[in-house]
Amino acid sequence: MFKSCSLTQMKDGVMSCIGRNCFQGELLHYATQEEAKRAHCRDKELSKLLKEHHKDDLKRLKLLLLGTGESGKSTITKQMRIIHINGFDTQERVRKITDIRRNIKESIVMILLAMQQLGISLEHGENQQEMDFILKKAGDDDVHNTKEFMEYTARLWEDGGVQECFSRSHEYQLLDSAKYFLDRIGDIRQTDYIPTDQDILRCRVTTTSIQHIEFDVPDAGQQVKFSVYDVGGQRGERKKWIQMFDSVEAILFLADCSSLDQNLREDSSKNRLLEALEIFEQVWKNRFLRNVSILLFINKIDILSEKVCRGRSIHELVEKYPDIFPDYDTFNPSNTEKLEFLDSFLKRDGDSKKRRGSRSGSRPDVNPDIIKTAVYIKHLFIKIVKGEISLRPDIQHVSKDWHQHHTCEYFYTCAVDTNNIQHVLNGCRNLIIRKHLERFGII
Ligand SMILES: Nc1nc2c(ncn2[C@@H]2O[C@H](COP(=O)(O)OP(=O)(O)OP(=O)(O)O)[C@@H](O)[C@H]2O)c(=O)[nH]1
Ligand SMILES: [Mg+2]
Repeated sequence: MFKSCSLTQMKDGVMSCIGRNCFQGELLHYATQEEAKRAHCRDKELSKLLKEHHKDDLKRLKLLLLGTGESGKSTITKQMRIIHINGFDTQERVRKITDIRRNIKESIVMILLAMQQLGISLEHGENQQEMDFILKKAGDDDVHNTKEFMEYTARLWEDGGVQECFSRSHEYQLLDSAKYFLDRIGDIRQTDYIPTDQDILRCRVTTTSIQHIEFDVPDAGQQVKFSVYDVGGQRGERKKWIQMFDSVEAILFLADCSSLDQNLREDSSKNRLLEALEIFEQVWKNRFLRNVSILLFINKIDILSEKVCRGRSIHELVEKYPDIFPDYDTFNPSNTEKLEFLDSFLKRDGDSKKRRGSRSGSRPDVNPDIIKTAVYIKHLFIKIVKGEISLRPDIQHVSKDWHQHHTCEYFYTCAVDTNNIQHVLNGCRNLIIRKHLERFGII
């Protein structure tokens, strides 16, 4: 167990006695200077001892991943395994094949069902037989391992009607990795297929139990041990979150910013982005987490970018909820905000010229609407942090002082991009350690 409580008590009870002010105060009670000096030396030793304890504590930093369903929590855990542990061995990769093929089955079945609901026809009538086969066999447990299933799916995925239905996927529930896996079906159907890291990162399995990983990171000459807990984010899973709040050092809150035009799987009347904002507010104002800092990952920037390029936008939400989004039309990100966004995704290949070249804040290859949308979504979360908006009037109002012992830092992320996550996690690690040291009075 992480000993924050005992250390805090030690700090309150002992540190206060060895602090300089206290020492000066106590001087008054010592008979001689000599006696006071001896007491001072004893205190210094005690202080050293406490620092050793702090170092011990540093070796066990508990991080908790929170966020709504499909926001990317488990994907971040997988990245931590790739970056800080030895990734996935061949046996684990082979075990993932079934999940990946299941993802393919779920994707094609959902698209074909949606075609029926949305009244979209196949481009090539001769593909009807394949479509009927897949819909008929959708309930079979093992169909995704059969040759026919893979062959028919590959053929259907080429069909213009299927593609048209895919482009309207915000109107129904579809896995984020549908296109990725359907595009790769040629490799995945091979008998000697072994999933790559990217395949594993893209594979979707809903989390229904608390997952835990541990890893060490060298920092300033010592090994810092992180314990990371990944929980399920769908509504039914969130009641388990509270069990994990004890002794948490920091929360990594995942917000899927691309979900602006999607509704929840578990409640088709609720917009996913609004749900994420509400859950974030609950976490930020949770009395058990009052001293716990939040690292906010504004995630799935790559999917947001694709969506904006396909003409999707936050407008529907803005029009539907003018109280929450009153200023979107007139909103303009500052140059600093634009650069901050662009810097998150620059290639980290040491090309400093490229970095300097991007300082104009207007790289031609990034659609300004992408930046505007991402920065605006960031603003919404930060407004919650600052108490400027509240989406949960049922949560008791708290004053700004209430939050003085924790902070919220944000990052733009793409959880399937190992370079981006490695960079973000480095930043997080430094922040977490710094906050930990501050909390225990070491810096
Ligand atoms: N393209 C892309 N896909 C992402 C990103 N983050 C997560 N995904 C995909 O989104 C899907 C859901 O991610 P998970 O990590 O399983 O989400 P989760 O938050 O753990 O979901 P629950 O377990 O239900 O709480 C997976 O298929 C991921 O590969 C991202 O930044 N970009
Ligand atoms: Mg998960």
